[in-house]
Amino acid sequence: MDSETKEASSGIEADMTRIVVLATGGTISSRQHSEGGSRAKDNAADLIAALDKHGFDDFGPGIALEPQDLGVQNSFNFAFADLSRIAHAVAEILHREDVDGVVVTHGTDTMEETLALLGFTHDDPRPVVLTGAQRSPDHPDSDGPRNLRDAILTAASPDSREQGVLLVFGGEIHAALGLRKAHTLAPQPFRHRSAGALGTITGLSPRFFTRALWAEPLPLPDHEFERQRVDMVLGYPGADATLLRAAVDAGATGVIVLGAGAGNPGSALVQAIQEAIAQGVLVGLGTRTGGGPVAVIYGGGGAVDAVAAGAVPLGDLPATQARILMALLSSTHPVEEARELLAARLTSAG
Ligand SMILES: NC(=O)C[C@H](N)C(=O)O
Repeated sequence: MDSETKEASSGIEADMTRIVVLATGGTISSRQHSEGGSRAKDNAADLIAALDKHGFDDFGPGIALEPQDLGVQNSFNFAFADLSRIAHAVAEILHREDVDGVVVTHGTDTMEETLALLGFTHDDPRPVVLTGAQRSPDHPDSDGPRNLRDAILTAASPDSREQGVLLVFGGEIHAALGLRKAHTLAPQPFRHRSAGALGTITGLSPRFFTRALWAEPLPLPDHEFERQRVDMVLGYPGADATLLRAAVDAGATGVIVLGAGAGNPGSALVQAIQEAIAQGVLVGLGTRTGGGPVAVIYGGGGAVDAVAAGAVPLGDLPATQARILMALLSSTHPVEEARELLAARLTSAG
């Protein structure tokens, strides 16, 4: 958008960078509640005002912030409909040419799922940056204001363009896809299974030491996505077919089996995988370990037999994020095509 048009349309100085801050809740917005426990309360304007109070409004005069709110909830209550609402709200904001970037504040408990939905469907060179907090605003050492300041700096930086969806947390910049919350309380709780951060926030500017791989975007979720049921079944000594069969009986269109080690379900679960696939269910093969890729090494009830039965190994993608991809693909394709597209996308992700 040329500068005159931008100034006319948004009333801000032509050369200013406009960042929309979309608040959805989470610890960054939470306060102690009279009925017990910490609950999401603060809206986007409150979060922006707190920057000033904590001395984190030091991102310079050239950035104009626009607060928006999308309900204010703790993210452990989210369902597919909530994730879809966030994705559509971000897309709506990016329909505006006067916006240079979007920051979404979000609970960390299920942030990886929202990162996945936004990451798989983002179709714009402008940055979308998610952030949150591990300590609430009424904690003496809340990390929310610094994380929000860092996320705004990253969203406003030209270096963040064409890097898809990013997470900024604890001074680190991460690609959205491949992330999971790996620690309950750590100041930077997010980890990749095999990769590391894209960059850091040094002083007042993001410093990228590598670039995110940008996957071909999928269509935004529709109501069919919200109707998908994709369950997850853990492998463990003595695990049998009961829970996987129950998921299929409950109408699951997809199931992820989290095998032991590099993705070894055990013979009983391999049998259940065969049954589920015969019933038209898309099966992903993950691992219950905390790091490293799924590796198809062992027979006799291991990953080799699960893949031979038709399960798709999930590589480095965490099961919580693969679940979103499976629901997206199943909502727009018959199961055979969805399986091929899932395998192709996981292979291309390396
Ligand atoms: N740190 C957090 O944001 C956790 C919070 N329970 C949430 O809404 O996800």
